[in-house]
Amino acid sequence: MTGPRIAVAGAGSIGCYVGGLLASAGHDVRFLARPRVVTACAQAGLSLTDYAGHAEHVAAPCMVETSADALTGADMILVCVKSGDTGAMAAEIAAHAPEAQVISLQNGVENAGLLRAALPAADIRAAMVPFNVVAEGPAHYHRATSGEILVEAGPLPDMSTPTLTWRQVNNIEAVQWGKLLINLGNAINALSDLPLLTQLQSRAWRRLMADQMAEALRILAVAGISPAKTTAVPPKLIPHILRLPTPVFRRIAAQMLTIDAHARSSMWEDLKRGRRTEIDALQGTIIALADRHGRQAPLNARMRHLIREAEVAGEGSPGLKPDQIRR
Ligand SMILES: NC(=O)C1=CN([C@@H]2O[C@H](COP(=O)(O)OP(=O)(O)OC[C@H]3O[C@@H](n4cnc5c(N)ncnc54)[C@H](OP(=O)(O)O)[C@@H]3O)[C@@H](O)[C@H]2O)C=CC1
Ligand SMILES: CC(C)(CO)C(=O)C(=O)O
Repeated sequence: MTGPRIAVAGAGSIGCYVGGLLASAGHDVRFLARPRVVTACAQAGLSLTDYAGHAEHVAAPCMVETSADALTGADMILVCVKSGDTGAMAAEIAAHAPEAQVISLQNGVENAGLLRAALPAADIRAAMVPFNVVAEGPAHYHRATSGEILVEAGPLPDMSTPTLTWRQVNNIEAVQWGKLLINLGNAINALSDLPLLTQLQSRAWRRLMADQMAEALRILAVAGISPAKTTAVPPKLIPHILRLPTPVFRRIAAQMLTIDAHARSSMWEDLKRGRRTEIDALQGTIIALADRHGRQAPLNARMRHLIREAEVAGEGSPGLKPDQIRR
């Protein structure tokens, strides 16, 4: 074992994948997970695959547990719960490892602030995970897109592994806003019931993504927020690229991202499993910002409405078409 003792707080898709790669690279990692994940790992270990054909197997089921004792004694905690569970997880960290370094691998722009408020003695860092991880089976996590983890700069051990790079940045808040713009597409993917790759091949879907992102970009501009690049192109160009004819879009997209046929947004997975989604941390943030500045964000509001309806119905993705969403 090398380096700090690491605990994954909320081992689902991101926690099992990122923590599993760290364990596989020789780090001392414990996972705090739900019983279904503990049972699956106890039976088969963790299986990790990616879009480039890499495969790893972590045969250490005893590191995965349901008790928050998994956090005790950790030097570093990777917070990997959905945004709605950050407050509860912060309380567990405060009770078990209040001085550990804490890295939030979550989407949204508010989680690091919530953790800071609950853990005043801790070194809290926001990080941005650009890639998609889907649960392919009970203990099988598949990374379906490319990208490296960006983490707020400061003293940090080397966390990079052969297939996953961690890079420190000085502008993490701007990066998180840039990622939030991309994550607005999570709802569209969740409502469509389509693999992301299939959806990106359709100009009608891309136009919807573009219109929603352009609406959010206008609100951010009014609020004086400059989102940073999280892909090869600046955020303000992305709507234009999305609106291009499909053959042109395909050529440009191939230089921005590698994506395989398994990719689906984490929000799609939430609907499928009947869980609460992160809609309030994503579209909700844009709508609240619009409100504060006396503006409207109707397409983001429509998306939030439809996702909330799907949450209440509890039947997974409603499988809507672009014109049904726009209506
Ligand atoms: N999946 C992806 O591709 C990406 C996700 N992200 C972000 O990463 C974060 C995590 O997402 P993801 O990994 O997909 O989410 P998951 O829902 O797959 O994983 C979170 C896990 O934490 C569990 N959990 C919550 N509270 C506790 C607790 N107190 N004790 C033990 N386990 C707990 C959840 O269980 P339960 O569901 O039963 O509550 C769930 O299994 C989110 O903010 C997401 O937006 C960022 C980039 C990509
Ligand atoms: C798919 C991806 C990488 C971007 O929307 C994501 O962040 C998610 O699924 O939550």
